[in-house]
Amino acid sequence: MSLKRKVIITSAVTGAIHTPSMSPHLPVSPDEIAEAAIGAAEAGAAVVHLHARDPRDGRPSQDPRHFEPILEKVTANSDVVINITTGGSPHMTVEERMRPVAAFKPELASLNMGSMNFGLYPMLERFTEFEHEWERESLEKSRDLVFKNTFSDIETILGIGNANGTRFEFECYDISHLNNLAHFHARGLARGPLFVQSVFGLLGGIGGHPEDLMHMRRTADRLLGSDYEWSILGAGRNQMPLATMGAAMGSHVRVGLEDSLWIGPGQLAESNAEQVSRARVILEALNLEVATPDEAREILQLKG
Ligand SMILES: C[C@H](N)CC(=O)CC(=O)O
Ligand SMILES: [Zn+2]
Repeated sequence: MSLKRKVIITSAVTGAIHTPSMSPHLPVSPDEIAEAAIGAAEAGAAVVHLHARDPRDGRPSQDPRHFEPILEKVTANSDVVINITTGGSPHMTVEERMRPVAAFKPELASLNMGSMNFGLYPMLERFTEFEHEWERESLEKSRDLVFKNTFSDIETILGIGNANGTRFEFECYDISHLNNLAHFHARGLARGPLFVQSVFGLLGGIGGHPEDLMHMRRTADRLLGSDYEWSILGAGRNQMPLATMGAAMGSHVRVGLEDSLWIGPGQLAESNAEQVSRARVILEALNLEVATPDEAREILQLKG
């Protein structure tokens, strides 16, 4: 019996924020997304967070037909825990965003704990060449973009999950989101242990400074007591520094090309597995142990 704490590594392999022209390593086709998820699992990820894309031009899609080939290939080749997005892309309606979770009843699904401005346009300073016009548009439109998840939207998504035995990765981009989570927890709609994914450094949410991380932790402890498993998601350059700080304080970690395209300053990550391996080196250097998918199922009390 190891004395080392088990840390769940989540790999978010493609997302809906980054677009194909930003990195040749961003998985786009169903096959690339499935291969990336399997590679991330082999490198040590216990959970893969999945979005799908339209194979014709790589734009984000919540169409269950675009998820099916991904899920088939991943489940045929790995026992990794599958976490399907309900966030989709901020440009989608709530109805659109809920379709794959209702269709596939996964063990785990993401759930954004509130509405927020979603500032992607600063990426236009870094990325100027796009193969598809929709890529530039999706960034420019984010000046006026609100990601909508009202209390009734959240209640609806919780209802779908609770009916299917799907548990949630509660995405908290700010302190108010922790308060919203505590509200649904108190009502028994969000059931513990709560898997809290605190998101740092995305314009519209909390920053990526260590003080922000400390503030999130203190507030989560005060509002949720011990009935939660804490995980850290640092966007962009915050990814590895905040994962390291969080892990040293008791958290799980999330990496992946959805959250950051980089492995170092100006150096694009060549795969999701590369980021998982980097996180693994950091965790093992901290005398922590990477959890297996089944250990993650136990820690998060998933339906398996
Ligand atoms: C910052 C991440 N894009 C959070 C996320 O993964 C949201 C979701 O898919 O529901
Ligand atoms: Zn996502």
